[in-house]
Amino acid sequence: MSLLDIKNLTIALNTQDGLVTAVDKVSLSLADGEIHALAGESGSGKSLLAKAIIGLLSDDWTVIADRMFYEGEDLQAMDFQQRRELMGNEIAMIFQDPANSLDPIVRIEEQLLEALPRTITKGPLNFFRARKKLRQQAITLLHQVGVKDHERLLKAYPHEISEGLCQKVVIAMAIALRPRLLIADEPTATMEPRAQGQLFRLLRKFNQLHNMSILLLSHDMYTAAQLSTRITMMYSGHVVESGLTERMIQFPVHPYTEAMVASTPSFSGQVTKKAPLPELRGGVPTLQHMPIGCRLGPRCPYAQRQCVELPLLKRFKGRSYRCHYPLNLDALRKKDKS
Ligand SMILES: Nc1ncnc2c1ncn2[C@@H]1O[C@H](COP(=O)(O)OP(=O)(O)OP(=O)(O)O)[C@@H](O)[C@H]1O
Repeated sequence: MSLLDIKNLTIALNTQDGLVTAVDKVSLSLADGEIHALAGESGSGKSLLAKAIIGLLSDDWTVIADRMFYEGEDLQAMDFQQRRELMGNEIAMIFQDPANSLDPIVRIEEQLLEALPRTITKGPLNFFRARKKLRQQAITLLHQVGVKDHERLLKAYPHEISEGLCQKVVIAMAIALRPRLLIADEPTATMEPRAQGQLFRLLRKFNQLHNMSILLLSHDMYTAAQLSTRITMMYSGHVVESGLTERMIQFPVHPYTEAMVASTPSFSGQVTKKAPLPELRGGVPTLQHMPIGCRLGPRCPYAQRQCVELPLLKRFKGRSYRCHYPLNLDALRKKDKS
């Protein structure tokens, strides 16, 4: 049984002119203990999908799915309180905007101590001893996420520290409760490269030691590939391809995945000095002006007349894709035989 099992999830914004669909019939399955990346350019619907999972979308949004299960429990049938409990006990989320995740008028120390599980102070401890123990645990967590000067940080208010430090605090708070599932929305966006590597090592460690599953949201294919074993690629509210990370980078089936891989220097090998990186022409369509048929159609170098019809999601050798003219199927077939 999958930890997370979503089938045909549609998220639409209620506007004066009717419903505007932002995420269209997206399916996603995450196995227990898996690190799964949700990749795609900004505006593809990754954050909306994550917020729908944790039940954080306001009434402005309509969320419909054929199936939306967490460990066999129907998320759509849960009331607000049950959803909150699930968030507190099982699922944690790191949001894109770290500073906004913290209370601006409370010192970091109080916020961090508040987030720690009370089981640490189980037993006959008086207030001061319990607090000392919690504080020590908070410092250990801060060191794990790469904070060196913990004393200064603990005394500070969120506005007195950098966005990168805010992000580290938010990550420490998220992993403090040892969630079964961590949803991380661009967790390294505000971090310097060395800190990114450190965070990924930490997340991998939590994944291996505590079987913490991770859903990583990233607009950057390289970041997604560094941590994940599977990638689901989104474009303009559709899933265009999903499969094992290594294979997908080696043999992308959807033209959008191919373009994302080609525009990432770390995958495409040698880059001639000052040569522009290959990229798709045009930009991501707005919600109000979605092309009919395949949403990549107007930007796709392989587009043909048939692309005005929406391609069905097909499966091949463990890969699912939505394209009339898939790439690399022969290479995948051969690879499977060898
Ligand atoms: N509150 C909102 N009101 C109107 N449109 C919204 C709102 N939130 C998201 N959208 C639109 O929904 C689409 C998907 O947004 P979403 O934030 O999920 O994308 P994303 O892939 O997470 O990109 P990013 O990383 O930039 O947030 C975008 O077109 C976005 O403009």
